[in-house]
Amino acid sequence: MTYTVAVAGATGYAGGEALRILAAHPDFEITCVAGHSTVGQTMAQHMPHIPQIADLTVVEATPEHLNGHDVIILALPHGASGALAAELDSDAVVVDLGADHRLINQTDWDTYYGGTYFPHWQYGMPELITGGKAGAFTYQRSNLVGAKRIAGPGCNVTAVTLALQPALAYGLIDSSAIVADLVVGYSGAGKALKRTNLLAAEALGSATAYGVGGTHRHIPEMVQNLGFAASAYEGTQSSQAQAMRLSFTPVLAPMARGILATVSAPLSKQGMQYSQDELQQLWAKTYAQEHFIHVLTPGMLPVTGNVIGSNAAHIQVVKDERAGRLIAFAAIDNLNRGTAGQAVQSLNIALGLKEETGLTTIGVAP
Ligand SMILES: NC(=O)C1=CN([C@@H]2O[C@H](COP(=O)(O)OP(=O)(O)OC[C@H]3O[C@@H](n4cnc5c(N)ncnc54)[C@H](OP(=O)(O)O)[C@@H]3O)[C@@H](O)[C@H]2O)C=CC1
Ligand SMILES: CC(=O)N[C@@H](CCC(=O)OP(=O)(O)O)C(=O)O
Repeated sequence: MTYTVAVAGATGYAGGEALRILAAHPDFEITCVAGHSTVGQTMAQHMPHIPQIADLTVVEATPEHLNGHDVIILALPHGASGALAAELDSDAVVVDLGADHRLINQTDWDTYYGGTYFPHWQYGMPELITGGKAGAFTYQRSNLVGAKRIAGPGCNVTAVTLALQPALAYGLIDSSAIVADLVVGYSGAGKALKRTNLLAAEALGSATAYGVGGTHRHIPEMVQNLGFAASAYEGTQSSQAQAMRLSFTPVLAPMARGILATVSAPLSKQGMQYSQDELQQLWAKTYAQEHFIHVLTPGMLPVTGNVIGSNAAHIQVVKDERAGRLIAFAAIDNLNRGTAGQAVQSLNIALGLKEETGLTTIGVAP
């Protein structure tokens, strides 16, 4: 069976990457592209790198246009998809790439986003550790089977979660002092110049931090995810989850795509007993069955260039013996693994397709 797909936000970066993946996917046919300011224009004008959809015309992102398709992908600014989603066919599989349905706790939404709170959907990160115990973790994957409503994770959140969650699941760190420093590419900000306010001449060859001082909207989502992993170690009343404090600083770097996450925390008493090799083996064991997650061989460090264009996450863990800290690294492509790739991975699971269909682990390097 071929599933018809409507993409709202088709002229944006996240929607564009979804279209690029879907155009090459054997089980999907792109039947509707929707936007806002570009209504009436053709995709040839917006996505010339996807000739398969050149003749499709952009329609307004309304329920009338989006309903009637088997799958609907919403790649709209946060706040724009919540109300729209409520009017979509209940039997369609809907994936929201924005933030409107990610947070379980309304107080977090009110604090970091504001505006109407919409109930959370199944979280679209199949490899998220949701509980269980060492050797028998449960993963979000099983909750996605048959799901009709899926919330795509934030891209920075994806990198931090995949890098660090084994540390929480095995009780190796002090969760009250996590520091996440991310180097991120410009496409994460979307196509609107006003989001970064920098002209190419100013951005090229220059790096700058943003969203500093505990203000970034991705913090509660990171804490939410890592709290689940902590419950695999201590149960749902996990003291690690309750004590969790995470300081996140993203740094914009002159690259189109890519995120390099460096996440560190003090080692717990238990964590200190692990050697570098043992830590490395633990991460490798945790992700051994995961097609898209590659714990690199000892001595190798993740490089964003190696994952661009792929749904892969490259991970490494390092013990800093002298400082008593664990440092976990992840490199992902923010648009692919961080957004559209894992959305298609989640869709594959929801529809009962092979999880890897239409996705690649092969990056573009150099
Ligand atoms: N970029 C990234 O790396 C990531 C993005 N996301 C999320 O994906 C979503 C889209 O982001 P991104 O692609 O970067 O953003 P862009 O600014 O690149 O694209 C926004 C898209 O939404 C459409 N749009 C804007 N306003 C409205 C509206 N009021 N009604 C209908 N359509 C509208 C635009 O249409 P038009 O051009 O016709 O005006 C355009 O297609 C956001 O929620 C973002 O947070 C999530 C993870 C990573
Ligand atoms: C460079 C840049 O601005 N990146 C964005 C990532 C956006 C993202 O992941 O999207 P959501 O808004 O859907 O969470 C940021 O840090 O906010």
